[in-house]
Amino acid sequence: MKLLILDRDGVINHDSDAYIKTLDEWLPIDSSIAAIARLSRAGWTVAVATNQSGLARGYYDLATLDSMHARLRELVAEQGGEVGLIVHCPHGPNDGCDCRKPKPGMLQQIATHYGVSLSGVWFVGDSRSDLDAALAVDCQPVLVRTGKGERTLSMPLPAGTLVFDDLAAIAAQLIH
Ligand SMILES: O=P(O)(O)OC[C@@H](O)[C@H]1O[C@@H](OP(=O)(O)O)[C@@H](O)[C@@H](O)[C@@H]1O
Ligand SMILES: [Mg+2]
Ligand SMILES: [Zn+2]
Repeated sequence: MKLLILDRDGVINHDSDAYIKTLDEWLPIDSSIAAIARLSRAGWTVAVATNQSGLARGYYDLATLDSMHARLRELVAEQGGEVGLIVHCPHGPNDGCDCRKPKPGMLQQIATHYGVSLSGVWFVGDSRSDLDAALAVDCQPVLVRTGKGERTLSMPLPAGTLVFDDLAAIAAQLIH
């Protein structure tokens, strides 16, 4: 199974240090939408693992989060693709959950859903916590320069991390 797992904010849509609190604030990275559709059409299953501490912080509710993900699905479907399982961590940094990245709980949930091993599966993120979550379960850590990627790049990366400009470059690499 060709499985690719993506972080959301900063990879699929533009991120904000003020959180993405409304559907109107959820602005897709256009080339990322096209990349997801291209990967899907090429037989890849594209899943999403996203920290959403804004829920625990009371910045937005689950209905708002779901509306963002419905919009994502619509945009990809308009280009003939589909988005797979989207898993989010609703907890805050001090809640001690098992799903908030850098913990790998969401990645493990995705692997269980699809009945596959995570070993070598590419997990694409813009933050160090994404890379560390990948390493915790033997995924291939992949950093994009979009979102917080340049900030993440300003510090040493885990050995073996792959770096791409954006998700479109990753799709070009995987589909050849
Ligand atoms: O990149 P993903 O995992 O899809 O989502 C990140 C968001 O949940 C938010 O995560 C927050 O981190 P804290 O949760 O406050 O540490 C901040 O980095 C926000 O800027 C960001 O929008
Ligand atoms: Mg992110
Ligand atoms: Zn959690």
